[in-house]
Amino acid sequence: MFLFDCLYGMTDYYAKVDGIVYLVDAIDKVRFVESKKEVGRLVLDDSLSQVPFFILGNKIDIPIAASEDELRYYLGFFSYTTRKGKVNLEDSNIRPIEVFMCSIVRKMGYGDGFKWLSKYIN
Ligand SMILES: Nc1nc2c(ncn2[C@@H]2O[C@H](COP(=O)(O)OP(=O)(O)OP(=O)(O)O)[C@@H](O)[C@H]2O)c(=O)[nH]1
Repeated sequence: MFLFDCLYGMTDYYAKVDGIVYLVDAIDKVRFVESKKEVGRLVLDDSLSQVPFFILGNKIDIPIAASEDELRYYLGFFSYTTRKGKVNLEDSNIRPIEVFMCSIVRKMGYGDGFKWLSKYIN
C-alpha cells in the first residue's frame, strides 16, 4: 500500500504502508509552506519512521516550475535526502527519502521515483 499525497485521518492504515509518495505542484510556490508542514508531519510520524518516502515535484514542463534543488530547499530537505542510489539501511537508522521531479501530463520523471522506491520494498 502507498500513501499518496496528504491523507489526513488515515492513521489506521499506517501499519500497512510500504511507501509514501507526496506530490507537490512545483509551480505553486505559495503552497510550499503548506507542503513543508505536511511533509514534516509525515516524516516525524513514529509509525511511519521506517517507510521510504519520496516527494514528486510535478509540472516541470512549465518553465517557472521550481527546480529540484529549490524544492529540496523549500521543503526543508536540502541536506537530508539519501540520494538516488540505494543506501544500505542494515547498519543504520537512515530512512530512505528523496525528491524527484516529474511532469504527469508529459508522462515523465515519476517512473524514476517509483523505481527508486521499489529498491526499498521487499
Ligand atoms: N502543464 C502541466 N499541467 C499539469 C500537470 N499535471 C497536472 N496538470 C494540470 O494542472 C491542472 C490542475 O491540476 P492539479 O495541479 O492536479 O490541481 P488539483 O489537484 O486539482 O488542485 P490543487 O490540489 O488545488 O493543486 C489540471 O488542468 C491538470 O491537467 C503537469 O505535469 N504539467
